[in-house]
Amino acid sequence: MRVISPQELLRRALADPESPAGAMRVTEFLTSIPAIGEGKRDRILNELGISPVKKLGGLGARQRRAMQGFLDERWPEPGPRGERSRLVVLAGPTAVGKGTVAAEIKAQHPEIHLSVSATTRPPRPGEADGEHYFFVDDAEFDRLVADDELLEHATVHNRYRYGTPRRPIDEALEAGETVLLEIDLQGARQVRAAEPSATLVFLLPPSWDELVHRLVGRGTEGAEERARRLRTAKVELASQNEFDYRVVNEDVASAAREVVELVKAPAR
Ligand SMILES: Nc1ncnc2c1ncn2[C@@H]1O[C@H](COP(=O)(O)OP(=O)(O)OP(=O)(O)O)[C@@H](O)[C@H]1O
Ligand SMILES: Nc1nc2c(ncn2[C@@H]2O[C@H](COP(=O)(O)O)[C@@H](O)[C@H]2O)c(=O)[nH]1
Repeated sequence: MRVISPQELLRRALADPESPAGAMRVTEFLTSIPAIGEGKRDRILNELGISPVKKLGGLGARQRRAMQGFLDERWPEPGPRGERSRLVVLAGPTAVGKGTVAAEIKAQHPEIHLSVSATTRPPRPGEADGEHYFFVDDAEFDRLVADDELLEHATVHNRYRYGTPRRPIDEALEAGETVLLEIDLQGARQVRAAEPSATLVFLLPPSWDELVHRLVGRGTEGAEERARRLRTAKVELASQNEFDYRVVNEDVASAAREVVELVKAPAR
């Protein structure tokens, strides 16, 4: 007999609320999962904000997302080639080294799909369109938003707009690939809301002074922009507890290895 995964049962329930899966109470559904007893079941329903009298086929949109996210996080399904699919967000304050660590991950692990964002920021010397960013004007960014082509988007440092093109992410996840997004705090929060199963990693500097040193040393921003970015950095650092994991970027190769280990680790 083929054992049906919890995700498959949920899919069947949502596809046909009149089916036996759809008519199942959420309580019955959760206790049908071997690791879940009655005490744990009630805690989970409470955390997910789902009433115990709900039927699986009668979950509202928010409840579906919450249940799906919960299942994906604890029992990730293998992709078509047997791999685990993961959406990973790498965030952290300006100049902590997110871009540098992401580039190292890409170099060492070409199997990890690194998202290329769209931005209204002008390119820095050496940045290539389509490689570092898709550099677009305000009108094109408006269009991307209006056409729902972005998974998340935000105005970062109160200045330029940045967003994650949705389609390449969906395609990579469907192919069973791990996808890495290097984005800001606002974007990380949006991804968490849209995809509760995403893994959120916060990159920390060894110290505040080192962060300032890296920002100045990069030499890509003038004094006013640096001050603006450091103001955001304080807000971002204060949010670090919202993230699933924190990694200190003392050394690029070690930080990249640590992030990859988290990504490849079995889901919590
Ligand atoms: N572990 C490290 N040790 C020393 N320097 C580092 C380290 N990681 C990154 N750097 C340097 O710090 C500077 C900032 O790095 P990077 O541009 O990757 O930061 P970022 O977090 O992507 O910044 P932003 O959010 O502003 O785009 C760069 O000059 C980079 O070479
Ligand atoms: N919310 C998003 N933030 C993004 C995205 N791509 C990059 N970023 C973040 O913007 C700042 C500034 O980047 P910079 O290249 O101008 O230094 C940095 O924190 C990036 O992580 C995105 O698609 N969405």
